[in-house]
Amino acid sequence: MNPIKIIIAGPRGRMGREAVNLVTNTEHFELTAVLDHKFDGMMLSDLEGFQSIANVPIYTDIDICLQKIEADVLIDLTTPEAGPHHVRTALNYNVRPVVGTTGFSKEELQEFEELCKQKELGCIIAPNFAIGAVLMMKFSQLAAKYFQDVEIVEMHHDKKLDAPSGTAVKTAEMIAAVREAKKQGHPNEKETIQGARGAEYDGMHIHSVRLPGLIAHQQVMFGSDGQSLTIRHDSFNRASFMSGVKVAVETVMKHNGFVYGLENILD
Ligand SMILES: NC(=O)C1=CN([C@@H]2O[C@H](COP(=O)(O)OP(=O)(O)OC[C@H]3O[C@@H](n4cnc5c(N)ncnc54)[C@H](O)[C@@H]3O)[C@@H](O)[C@H]2O)C=CC1
Ligand SMILES: O=C(O)C1=N[C@H](C(=O)O)C[C@H](O)C1
Repeated sequence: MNPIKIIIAGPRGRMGREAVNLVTNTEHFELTAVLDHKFDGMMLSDLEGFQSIANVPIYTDIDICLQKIEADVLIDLTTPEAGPHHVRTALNYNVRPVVGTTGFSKEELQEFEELCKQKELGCIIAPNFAIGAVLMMKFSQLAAKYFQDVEIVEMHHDKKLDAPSGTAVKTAEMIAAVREAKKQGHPNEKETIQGARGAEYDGMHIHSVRLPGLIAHQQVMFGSDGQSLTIRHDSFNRASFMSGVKVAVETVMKHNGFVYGLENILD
């Protein structure tokens, strides 16, 4: 079997480093290039922490990279600014995106779904690759059938660019799909400090905590008369996301079409 040829965008990032590790240590994966916004023309092995990784060129221009380098899959772990351009360009070069980057707009997701259809290619966008987080979202969706009142509290490290987190947005979307719509809290409630009640999605509230020392955590709190239910997931390191990245790369090679959320490809 030929190895799956992979380009990683964002290799020096917290997630990118784990992904380089995953790809270079998986027998049926091959890292053919990386995309960065610096170090064009250098080799990955020239950079600190990557000395043992041979023959992987660095590109800063995705078009040039995809014209020169053979690839089946692009793993994107960058930023809400860079990610959409990478996904669009990869699909246009018939390369299948696996995307962990969060903060994409609804319009961008729709555009990629359409592009996948046109190109008959697979693309997997997963706001969270950790299996525990996927279960937390599924369990929350189940609970929301019975509890109408819910507050989502997501907690992340203070280097995170987007708020609310992609996981919190996906959780709210999954809950909204089954929950009878309800505007929560007191009908006359008034914020005396703006933002006190968090962001609102379909009547539920999302709160974003940012603190150094945290990695990625979320609790979904349900309440009804005389009882509450809290469903919580914690990622204590970024290796926790990598089994999901591996499954996504393997799956995107077999299935055409657009997938938003790892829950759609897990048995
Ligand atoms: N889906 C999931 O399970 C997870 C998703 N994430 C998401 O992944 C993304 C990356 O997260 P982190 O690694 O923590 O961030 P990071 O800030 O550590 O890494 C981002 C990397 O992207 C690079 N970059 C920026 N612009 C670029 C461009 N134009 N071309 C190529 N590289 C570029 C930066 O140099 C940096 O190394 C974020 O959107 C985050 O929300 C993070 C953890 C888990
Ligand atoms: O930026 C992060 O760190 C994370 N981002 C993803 C998100 O926005 O949900 C996944 C995980 O929470 C870590």
